[in-house]
Parts: sequence; C-alpha cells; structure tokens
Amino acid sequence: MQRVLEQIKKGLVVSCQALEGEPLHSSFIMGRMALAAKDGGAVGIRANSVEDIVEIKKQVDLPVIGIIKQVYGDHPVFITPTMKEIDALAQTGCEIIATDATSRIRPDGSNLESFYKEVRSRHPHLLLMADVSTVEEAIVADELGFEIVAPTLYGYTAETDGLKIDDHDYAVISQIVKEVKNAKVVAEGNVSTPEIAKSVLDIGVHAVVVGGAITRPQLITKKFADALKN
Ligand SMILES: CC(=O)N[C@H](C=O)[C@@H](O)[C@H](O)[C@H](O)COP(=O)(O)O
Repeated sequence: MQRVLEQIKKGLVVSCQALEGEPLHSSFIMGRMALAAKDGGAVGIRANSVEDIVEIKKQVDLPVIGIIKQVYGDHPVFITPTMKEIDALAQTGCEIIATDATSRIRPDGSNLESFYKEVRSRHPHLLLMADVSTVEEAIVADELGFEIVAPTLYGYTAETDGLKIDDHDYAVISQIVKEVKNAKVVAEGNVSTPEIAKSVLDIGVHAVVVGGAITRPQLITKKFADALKN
C-alpha cells in the first residue's frame, strides 16, 4: 500500500472520465486517454466504472483510483455510494477506491463511520480515498483512517455550492493540509491550469488530480470559444 502512495508522490494524477451523454463516453477512448496521460507524465489515473478501469488497466501500468458514480433516486451522494459499488471496484484491480466521505447520510441509510468500518473489514488490502467537501469532513475522514483525503466535493454540496478553488483561493486546501494528521492530502477539483497545480503542490499536498482541463475537450474548447467572444 505504501508503494502506491510513493508512486504518486508529488505527481500528477489524471482523471479520465466521460459519463453517459458526454461526447467521449467510451471505455476504449478512456483507455487511450490514460495512455496519453501516461505519455505526458501522469503518475496515476482516476477513473469511473468497472468497464473503464478494466480497459485502462490494459493500457497503462499506473495506479488507478477507482470510483463508480451511481445515482440512487434523488439522493445527493453519488461517488461510490454503497457497498455494491465498492465490491464491484474491488474486482477490477484498482489500487485505490475513492468514495463520498461527506457527512451526509448515504443512500442505504448508513453514515460514513459505519460504512467505512464495513469497507475496511471486507477489503482490508485496499487504499481508501475520502472525497470531502469541507475541512471538517477532511478531519473526520483522517480520524477514521482513510489513507487519502481530497476536497473533490468542495463546491458540489448544498453547503459549499458555488465555491471553487481558483488562482486566488487555495484556502480550503491549505486548511486541510494544516489539519489532517495522518492521511495524504490530494488536491482534486477545479485544478484548471498547470500554474494552479504547481501552487497547490507547493502548499504541501501529496499529489494533484486534474480532470476536465486535460480530458474533457468540450470544456477546453469552450474556454477558447468563449475567449474569442469577449
Ligand atoms: C464533483 C465530481 O463529480 N467530481 C468527479 C469526481 O471524480 C469528476 O467529475 C471530476 O472530473 C474530478 O473530480 C476531477 O475534477 P476536475 O475535472 O474539476 O479537474
């Protein structure tokens, strides 16, 4: 487990995700995206769904952070929300599983603590990453024993709606780095430029995850197209 954390240390993890309805939705394309990321210097991949992870594992020998985005009704917790998704991910060979680690009740009615304990007892060999939305949630996840904590959901919960890290505001990451004692803090969410990636690394995070700015060409195109309109 320690070896995987060493492998991604101070490096770039590229999130290769295209959900149903996105132009690049395809395991084949995500596999090639991972290959391109590796060619460019990525030290790890984050990916969604069993199919994408299996394909990515065929293409690259990098550690994979696996998630399954699964929406249950109108429940807001959707990143690896229940044991069903954890068990499915555990079969893929991904080294790390990330899950929603906010303080919200999960779709199956469990809270984070009971869910965490069950995951640990069923899959003791896996590294667990906590996707949180606040500094308080990061502290709780660290105390529970998650190996990795990231503010992936900062800006994506009712409590943090509208917030995001940008060129001027790395406060949430600085605070998490300061407060978290044992887990590795990873920066994830809206790291939209190489400069931001470097700045957050310099704050002291263990690694940086970048998604849309590298792997969602429709978003990259929009930035350019919008710039021409102004
Ligand atoms: C909130 C949520 O659903 N985040 C997801 C988590 O896996 C992905 O859609 C993001 O692309 C990923 O976190 C990387 O972030 P960004 O694409 O901003 O670099």
